[in-house]
Amino acid sequence: MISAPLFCSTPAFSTSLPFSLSSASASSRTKFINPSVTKPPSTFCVPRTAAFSLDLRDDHSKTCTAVPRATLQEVNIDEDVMLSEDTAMDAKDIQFVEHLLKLEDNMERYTTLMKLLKQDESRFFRISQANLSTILPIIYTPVVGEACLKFSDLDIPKRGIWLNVWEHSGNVYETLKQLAIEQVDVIVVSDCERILGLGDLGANGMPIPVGKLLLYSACGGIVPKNTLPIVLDVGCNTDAIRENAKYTGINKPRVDKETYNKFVSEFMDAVQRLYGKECLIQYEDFGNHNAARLLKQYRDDYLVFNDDIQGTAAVGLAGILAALNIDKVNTDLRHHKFLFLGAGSAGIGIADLIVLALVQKGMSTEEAREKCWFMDSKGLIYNGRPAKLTKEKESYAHNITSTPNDTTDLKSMIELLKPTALIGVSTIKGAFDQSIIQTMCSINAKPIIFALSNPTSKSECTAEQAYNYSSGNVVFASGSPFNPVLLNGHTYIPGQGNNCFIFPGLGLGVALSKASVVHDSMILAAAQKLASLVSSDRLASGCVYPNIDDLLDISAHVAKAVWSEADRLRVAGKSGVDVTVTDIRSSMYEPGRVRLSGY
Ligand SMILES: O=C([O-])CC(=O)C(=O)O
Ligand SMILES: [Mg+2]
Repeated sequence: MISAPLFCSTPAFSTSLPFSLSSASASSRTKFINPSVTKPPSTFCVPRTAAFSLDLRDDHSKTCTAVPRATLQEVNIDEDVMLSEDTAMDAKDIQFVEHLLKLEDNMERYTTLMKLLKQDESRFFRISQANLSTILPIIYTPVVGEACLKFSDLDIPKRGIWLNVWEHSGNVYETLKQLAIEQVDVIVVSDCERILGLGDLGANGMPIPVGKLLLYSACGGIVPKNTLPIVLDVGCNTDAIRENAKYTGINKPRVDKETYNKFVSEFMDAVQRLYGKECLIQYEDFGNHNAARLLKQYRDDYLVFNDDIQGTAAVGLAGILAALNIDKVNTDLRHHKFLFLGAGSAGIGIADLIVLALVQKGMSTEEAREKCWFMDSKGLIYNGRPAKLTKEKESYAHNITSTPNDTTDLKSMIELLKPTALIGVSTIKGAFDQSIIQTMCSINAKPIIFALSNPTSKSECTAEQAYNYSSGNVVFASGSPFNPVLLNGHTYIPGQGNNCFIFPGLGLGVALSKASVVHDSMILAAAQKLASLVSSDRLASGCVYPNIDDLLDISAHVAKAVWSEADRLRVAGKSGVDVTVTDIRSSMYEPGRVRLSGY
């Protein structure tokens, strides 16, 4: 069956009102949930909140009720309105969080939060902003992955726009225009071919654009009603998803490349025509074969960036730069060698940004690239490898003196190359086992080991394994959250190298500066700023990222760095503006007291 676009309760339906000049920071407000540390035996994970225990084996299928088609309401925004409503949590909010944590599983928590969002948007954002480290793992990675897998059977208010190629091709502009959305600052769009590390989930991937945009508002200051989650339904090649009788999308396999390209191109033109050149378009979870290609095609003429390439790159590099400040790690980026397990767009994106950072330090591009090595499913990527290489991979194919027998064996490749850092972007659960971690430790005083694959079920190793196998002698970070680990009386805090440290602030910086393009050096500036925000206390606990609860402040810093770089590059529509981080912070959306950005 082919259905019209589902357009349900999008952010544009918001009734939240803007604004005040208050600059109360997230960190200065009530933090409802704190990690509780209990008595240590030898090694154990310190429990934080129940939200961290994702179990993808659960199957709590529910019957899906019919989804009512929402109508749009225009909301008049008075820029000068001051609201007396307090941004602090009230008793009802506290009760809500208590209730949330008592729920049985993560899908119930996700459902409960999505219902709250629909019923009372202000309360949703107030609670989210006051409890970021508790709420983010539910509305975003990792629980959002489970929500996508089970989306057909979830009883949640549907949110976002599905544009399908069969019905909307040729009239994307008219279809969107009918919705009469006045202002869109940020679109997150996905074709859902590679949802996190979970593969092709077709139209069920909507929780990803929805979740990313909730973070744009909860942590990046963008007014919710000015955000638009979109799924391009171009088919789905995962039969089990598509053949569910309650599948939201069209039960067809993915269309051919030509049809796909035409549809994406029509979409890009339609949103630029409707919402203007200043509307930021974030690509999310496109398949590897399309992600880099589309970014390259559109990035000069549209305000677009790919979070899985550029956001992941920035957050990965930020973690690496912060790691250089940890005891026993060589402080000079130029003396490091990186081995990536996985050569998809995320890994190549991180390497490209490392190269840019090294070039900024005076290295040639060639020299800098030689610091980065890759392994893909066919083994080590090197010059002369028989298996064909894409252009992106070719840049990282270096000479080796002798060809090892088995280049797919990670341990022997570590022994051969002697990397100082091992970066997991493979979605292979458990790929960094005891022998891998110990081999890294045997050749480094303190190796950097990042298991960046998402969600938790795809992580190359857990924090507990990393610290345990290395006796705590590792700088570890992961894409999905892990609890702190207590080992021999020392608490190690694993950094969550998650894109949420970058994209909300990057988007805010782009929006405020009215940048015309997202240049790689703006991404580099964001990464460098993020690295500089990690406190010495956190570094002493081995953590290379700041506290997620401080995300609003972090985003303000990142936005400022992005704006300054856009200005330097002369791509900022608003240039030479003397704006402080505090100004930016006070302009950010908070329910009850939001001021439209007026720089
Ligand atoms: O959502 C996240 O945490 C990171 C991300 O974009 C992905 O893995 O695709
Ligand atoms: Mg993604």
